Amino acid sequence: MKVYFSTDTIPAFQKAVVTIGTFDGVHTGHKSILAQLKQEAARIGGETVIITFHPHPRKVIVSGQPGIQLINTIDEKIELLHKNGIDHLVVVPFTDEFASQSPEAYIEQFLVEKFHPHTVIIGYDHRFGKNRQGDYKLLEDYSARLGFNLMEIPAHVINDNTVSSTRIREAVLMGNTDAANTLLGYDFFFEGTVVDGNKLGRTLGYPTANLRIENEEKLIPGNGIYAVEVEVRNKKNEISTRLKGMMSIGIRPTIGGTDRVIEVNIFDFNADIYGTTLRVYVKKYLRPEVKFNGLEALVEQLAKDKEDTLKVLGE
Ligand SMILES: Cc1cc2nc3c(=O)[nH]c(=O)nc-3n(C[C@H](O)[C@H](O)[C@H](O)COP(=O)(O)O)c2cc1C
Ligand SMILES: Nc1ncnc2c1ncn2[C@@H]1O[C@H](COP(=O)(O)OP(=O)(O)O)[C@@H](O)[C@H]1O
Repeated sequence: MKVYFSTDTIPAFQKAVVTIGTFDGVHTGHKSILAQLKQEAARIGGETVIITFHPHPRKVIVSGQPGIQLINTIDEKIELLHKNGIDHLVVVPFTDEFASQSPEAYIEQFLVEKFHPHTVIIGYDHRFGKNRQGDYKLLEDYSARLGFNLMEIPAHVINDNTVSSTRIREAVLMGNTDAANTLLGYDFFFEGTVVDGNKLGRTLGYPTANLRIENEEKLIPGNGIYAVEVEVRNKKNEISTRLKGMMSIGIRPTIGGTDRVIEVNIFDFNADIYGTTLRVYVKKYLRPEVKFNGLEALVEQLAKDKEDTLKVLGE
């Protein structure tokens, strides 16, 4: 899959079969859109093209939700779409200027002039142009006039996808990992940089890599204790195999903490990994965070969490 970050750098596509969307999560529901795209491209001997926007349109449009958390960062989305066998991904910078063009300019100067689509595959609810005034009907009028095919994504697919994205976000936040991972079709993951903590973990026998999340838009699971798998990504961008571990997200009431921290104890592992990036695959929610009566009780529980994690992940 070739990725372009500007419409200025895209080549002349051969019979482009284009879809437009945010694809947050690249979840199982999105796959049916991608299947439709690939099927149509194969039928006419064309290339598959996805147009997506970054930052997320809801971040840019003032009346939107500036605090919205996304299932995927743009890099993750690229990685996931890559695995789905798409030919071209165009990440269009979603600026105020882009958002304020008229629906007619969007079709003529953006969609048609830049992409020369053979076919556009879109949902009935797709909106575009200033104040989201452009709709399917307008695209239909233009398609006849400007000579591209328009295909509708079945309404039930569009509706199911909206429901899925919302349910995935809720499930991740509620610690409902089974539901989230089933809807996603892969294990929910996030990345963080290993930073200094209180240096208490090692004295308890459970050193924990404390994670700082660099992307503030990224959705992070709700507080609780989880079975996880992690990849250590060093500064040379070498990636370890998936290691087993257990994660705590919370304020650590036992030691009188107040700030929310994300920390991972990796099993059968002993290395200084400060400054590296960990990718954490969230496998299973184990229990809520508890205020223990002292460190001894906490350590006892940590031993039990480790047992439970190994049961979940398979020893
Ligand atoms: C798997 C796991 C479960 C934990 N559960 C709790 C908990 O229920 N309550 C709590 O107060 N702290 C909990 N902690 C956090 C510990 O208090 C923390 O690891 C310890 O304070 C070490 O912190 P440090 O890495 O900053 O040195 C847990 C940590 C891990 C790794
Ligand atoms: N098995 C392990 N799991 C997690 N971190 C480990 C492990 N072994 C060594 N480390 C290192 O030790 C650090 C965690 O030790 P800890 O005493 O909890 O310190 P801190 O409070 O700074 O996190 C990690 O950041 C990592 O560099």
